[in-house]
This record gives sequence, structure tokens and C-alpha cells, in this order.
Amino acid sequence: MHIVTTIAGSDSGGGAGIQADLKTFQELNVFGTSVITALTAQNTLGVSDVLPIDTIFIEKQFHALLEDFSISALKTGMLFSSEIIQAIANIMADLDIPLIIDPVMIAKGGESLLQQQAIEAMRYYLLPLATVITPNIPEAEVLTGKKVDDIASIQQAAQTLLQLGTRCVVIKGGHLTDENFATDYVFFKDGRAFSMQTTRIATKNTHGTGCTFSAALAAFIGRELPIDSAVVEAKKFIQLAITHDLSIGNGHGPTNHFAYRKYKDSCEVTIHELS
Ligand SMILES: Nc1ncnc2c1ncn2[C@@H]1O[C@H](COP(=O)(O)OP(=O)(O)O)[C@@H](O)[C@H]1O
Ligand SMILES: Cc1ncc(COP(=O)(O)O)c(N)n1
Repeated sequence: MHIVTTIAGSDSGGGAGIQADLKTFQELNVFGTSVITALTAQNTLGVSDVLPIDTIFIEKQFHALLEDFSISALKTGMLFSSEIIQAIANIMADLDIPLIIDPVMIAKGGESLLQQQAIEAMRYYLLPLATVITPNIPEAEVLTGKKVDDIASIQQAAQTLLQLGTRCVVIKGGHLTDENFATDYVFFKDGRAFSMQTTRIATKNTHGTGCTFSAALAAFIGRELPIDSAVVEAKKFIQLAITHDLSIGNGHGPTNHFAYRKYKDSCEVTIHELS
């Protein structure tokens, strides 16, 4: 049994954060464990409050896992402050475990999940330790300081992020304006690059899409799939979760974490090699 860990914030509404990650891990047959960095009072309508966890207690959670388990992959989500990022990075620096970093910054409702001062800490302490980084378009813009809105700027942003030391960057295209397709762009340190395209689903129920995608990626990498196969399989997981969305709550509803289990053979992802 592969053990995978999420280091992230709790979403009381169950669609994003720790809850989305653990549901995804369970669906993908890995044993999910967690280090909770912050609590959010949240539902599909938004985040009403955030309570960061004391860094000493975050370290205790992480050490408790490392003391007892052999972890196959780790992912990070909401990290909130530079103190939390530094505490996680200090422990991570001594580990040799694949690390997937979803550089969560802003909730779908617009509330901040990462303090402004923490962006530099993320860039300098944590991103260099990553195996894969999965920014959405606004996160890629913040991390590179440049506008990202077409293939040339996506390629440029990916190169900037690869230079920080990570093996792979996935720039997620959920925020692009293409009405027909949802396209994510995958770049490797060795120069290989491809896009992954699926049909864009017209729905407001996209709460937790980034968390779910990166959790699926961590699960597949934890199961020892090569990174290129793992990103495609994670894309299938999120596509099916969005396609078969659940009608829960009155705002941006959660995705359907059960869908991949039922429909996994029916999902097409179109791959285009990028030169
Ligand atoms: N309406 C949609 N239809 C299909 N896939 C989508 C849709 N919105 C987002 N995605 C996919 O969900 C994943 C998360 O993307 P994105 O929304 O960009 O990230 P985040 O949740 O971090 O903002 C990506 O694989 C993206 O292509
Ligand atoms: C605790 C927590 N973590 C992350 C997100 C981001 O969600 P999304 O995956 O939709 O960007 C969230 N809303 N809450």
C-alpha cells in the first residue's frame, strides 16, 4: 500500500483542501495522510475565516508521519504564511520523496489563501525542492512577474519556473478564455513538452479543481507511474470529476471525486507535443 501525504489547509465545505486531497487519494487506492497547515471556515459560497496552525504543531504533524511511515509522495496546497512555508521547506530539504507543489494563492471566491509576503518564501525555499509544480494561470503570473495569456508566454513562464530547479511544470489552463477546451501545458527539465486537452465543461462547480488535480497527480506518482503518464491520468481524474459534477451547495459546488472510479475508461485526453 502506497502512503501519500497532503500538506494543506482544511476546507470545512469538503470540496477543496485536505478534504479533496484525501477523497482523491482514497479513490486512487493510496493511503492518505495529512499535515494540516490552516483551518478555513468555508463553503461553496466562499471562505469566511482562516485560522493558521502554529508552525510548531505543523512540524509535529509532519514529524509524526515521518517517524512511522514510508511516504511515497507528498503534495502541498494552502500554506498561508512565510513561517509555514519555511517550516515545511526545512523538513522537506532533508527528504528524498517526490514533492508536488500546488502553489495555492486565491480561493475561487477571491479570498487570499497565501499572504503577499509569503510569495517570496514560496519561490526561494519551497519551489526549488519540487518534483512537479502545478500553477494555474494567475499563479504562474505572480510567480514569474509576467503576464501569461498565450502559448508563448506560457512557454516562457514554464522556463522561468523550471530554472528554480523543479523537474516538471504543469501550467493549468482552467483560467484561459478558450470556450471549447480546457488545456494544460506540461514542461520537463529535459526539454520535452506537451499539452493535454479536454472538452471544457460549462459549469460553475469548479471548487477544488486545482487541489483535486494535484492530489491525483501525487497519488499516481506515489504509485510509481512516470510523471508524464501521471499528469495525463490526473487530467482524466479532474475532467471526469468536473463532467459528473455534484449539485451540492448554493455557490461554486465541489467536483465529483467518485466519477473516475466509474467512468475512467470513457475519458479522452488529446496530447500535442510542443516544440
Ligand atoms: N470548465 C472546465 N472544464 C474542464 N476542465 C476544467 C475546467 N476548469 C478547469 N479545468 C481543469 O481543472 C484543472 C484545474 O485547473 P484550474 O482551474 O486552472 O486550476 P485552479 O483550480 O488551481 O484555479 C485543470 O486540469 C484544468 O484544465
Ligand atoms: C483550504 C483550501 N485550499 C485550497 C483551496 C483552493 O481551491 P481550488 O482548488 O479551487 O483552487 C481552497 N478553496 N481551500
